[in-house]
Amino acid sequence: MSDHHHDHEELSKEVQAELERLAECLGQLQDPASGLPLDQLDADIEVGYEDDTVYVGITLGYPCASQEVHWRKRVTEACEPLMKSGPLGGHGLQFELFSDIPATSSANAPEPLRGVKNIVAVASGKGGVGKSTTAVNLALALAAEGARVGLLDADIYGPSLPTMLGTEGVRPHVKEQKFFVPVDALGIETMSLGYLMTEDTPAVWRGPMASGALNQILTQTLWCDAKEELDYLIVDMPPGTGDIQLTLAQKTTLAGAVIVTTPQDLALKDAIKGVEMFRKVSVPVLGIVENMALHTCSKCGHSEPIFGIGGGERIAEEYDTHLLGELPLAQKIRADIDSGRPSVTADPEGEIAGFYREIARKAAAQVWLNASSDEELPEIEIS
Ligand SMILES: Nc1ncnc2c1ncn2[C@@H]1O[C@H](COP(=O)(O)OP(=O)(O)OP(=O)(O)O)[C@@H](O)[C@H]1O
Repeated sequence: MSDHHHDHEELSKEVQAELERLAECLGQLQDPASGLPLDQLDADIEVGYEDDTVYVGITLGYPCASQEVHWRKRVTEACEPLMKSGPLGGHGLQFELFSDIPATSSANAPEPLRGVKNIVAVASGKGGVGKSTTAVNLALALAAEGARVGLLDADIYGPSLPTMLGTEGVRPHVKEQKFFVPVDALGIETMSLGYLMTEDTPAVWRGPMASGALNQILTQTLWCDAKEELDYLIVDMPPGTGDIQLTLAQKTTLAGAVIVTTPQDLALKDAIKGVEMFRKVSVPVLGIVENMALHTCSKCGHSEPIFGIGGGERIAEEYDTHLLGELPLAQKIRADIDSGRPSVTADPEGEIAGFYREIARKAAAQVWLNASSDEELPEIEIS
């Protein structure tokens, strides 16, 4: 990355000073996923100069492949005043956006989880709010933004991942007679109890049995080999806030939790329970996703908030967390996921994929913020 590092001694003092001013301007650019300026983040800004060209590299701590064009435009605008005239006047500008995803520490994690940088739970207080649909699209969106992603279907009562990813009937390979090899689907590594169930498996598990089975597939799946780490493992949690959910949150080092809710009052109350449960076990709540927020009529295009307005935002504010995004109640979201090609894969450049990708970047930015605040706590200056 530091190809463009060059001998500063060879640069004139004027050029050097100008490059420093340029870096300062860039530090004030706001990162859209976290809402913070770059100089308040653990972002890397590199500015170099060679052969009449200014090189700018920005490194963010979340996957952001689709954002390079957008950042290039903003970087160009920010640099423009300094490159119109003066020592850099009329020179060229080259820009690159990088991402370097940090790991949330998990030194005492079971062996196969050690190469997983961040485990993120997707939870809901109540069933049927679209938690699995969100988890699957979120995992695919993180991958589309450039991350290596795994997805664990921990919904033991009704594992729906195989249907949603078109992997029904697939059986994972077993390695060394003790590890499951995750199933590669649509570019992500996946594991589900659905892959292991047979017709004889009881449809309703008893509590202890269910959490035992869950713990087993979590810790006995070979999430990554020695060479390549997983940036994120998304866990589609069982609905509710009972014992299983709590056990899972306590047994693993979760980087954070995303809470899915619908705007209905009841679902919102349950979402609050979810937020509180994670807080109790010191798992950071990355934010709330409001699903089925608006209904768009497929005939006339008119949008209506059939379940009410602004609930997710209200909860986010009240509970000091973020509203990561809102998804419309859309026939296409259901049809895509039912056919085994979720919207992020079925129509990667479409509006719905765009919503999920933005949610993914925002959630990942929160993971980054938490990871860097852990590291640098003593260095924080309060002024
Ligand atoms: N935004 C949406 N628009 C339209 N349909 C949706 C949307 N989100 C989810 N659905 C549909 O709603 C149904 C329930 O979704 P899903 O299975 O993701 O919910 P869940 O909360 O995981 O449920 P469970 O509690 O059973 O695990 C599915 O048929 C899904 O396709």
